Amino acid sequence: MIVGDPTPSPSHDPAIRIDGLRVHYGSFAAVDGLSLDIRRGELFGLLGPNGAGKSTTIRVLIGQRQPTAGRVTVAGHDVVREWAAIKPLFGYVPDRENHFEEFTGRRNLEFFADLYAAPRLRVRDCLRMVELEEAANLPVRGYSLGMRRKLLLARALLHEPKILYLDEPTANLDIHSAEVVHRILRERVAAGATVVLTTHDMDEVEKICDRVGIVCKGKLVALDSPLALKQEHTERQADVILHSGERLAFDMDADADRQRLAETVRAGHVASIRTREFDFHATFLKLTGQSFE
Ligand SMILES: Nc1ncnc2c1ncn2[C@@H]1O[C@H](COP(=O)(O)OP(=O)(O)OP(=O)(O)O)[C@@H](O)[C@H]1O
Repeated sequence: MIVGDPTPSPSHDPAIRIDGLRVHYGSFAAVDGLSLDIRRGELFGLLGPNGAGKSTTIRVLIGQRQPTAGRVTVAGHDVVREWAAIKPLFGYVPDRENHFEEFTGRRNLEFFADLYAAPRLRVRDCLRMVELEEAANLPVRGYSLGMRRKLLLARALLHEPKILYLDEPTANLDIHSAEVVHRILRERVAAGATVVLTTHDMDEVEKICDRVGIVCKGKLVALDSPLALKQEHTERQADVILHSGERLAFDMDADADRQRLAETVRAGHVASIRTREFDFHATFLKLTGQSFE
């Protein structure tokens, strides 16, 4: 079942349109009929458990993998037939870093600035943006994990791409570094860019994403704003223990259950009541078929 509204609206002009995407590794379908539109100027989160197909979807968007079936367009261009038109439009932050270890941070960026034909001035701007100015002249081999990931982001921003893809950009980052990344992503979106990130972090999604697509086993299971998903799926439950020792659970969003609970209380059978709220974390686990308690 797909929750939310996955149907592309004909009236808007999406940055990215994924239509019936399948990607097979041998006979295994890592992405299994994924359809969704990502709007221009939104910060979109692809959320899902390990092996859901998030990175494989990104690989199609960055031209590393061809669709087995289905169609993907970026800014109206087909990723298979019109790749040359798409390539200059995006920046990509991989989940694994690949810096030149013996080069300084600055030299790493200069190398890529030349490759992208970006002005050298952008190197200084991007180093400043990710707060690496002070470490700019040190070799990357001495950088912390957070510094390395911020350098990856700086690299992806050099040519001021209209679209930014990030594969788990804040994995293993401390709070400050994660906040620097979040701030930069929101700034890019405010400047009109479209940002797509994959993550396992539901707090991150709630904090910065405009919309989220939850994927599981290569399929889309929900698509909406984090707030709408939360409101739609948050469950309130009352766990009741009767004097007899019997345990009952009442769904506090259902009229019939609330009435039954009131009657049980009035009849004097209730020894204790505990209320619980299943939040976005629980929603995610429920939608992806994982148990929660
Ligand atoms: N090169 C490959 N060859 C074979 N199977 C692969 C390959 N890459 C990925 N897979 C499989 O495809 C499925 C989806 O992988 P993918 O990396 O897209 O998931 P993911 O949602 O990004 O997971 P994670 O959160 O763990 O990074 C997994 O079952 C994975 O084992």
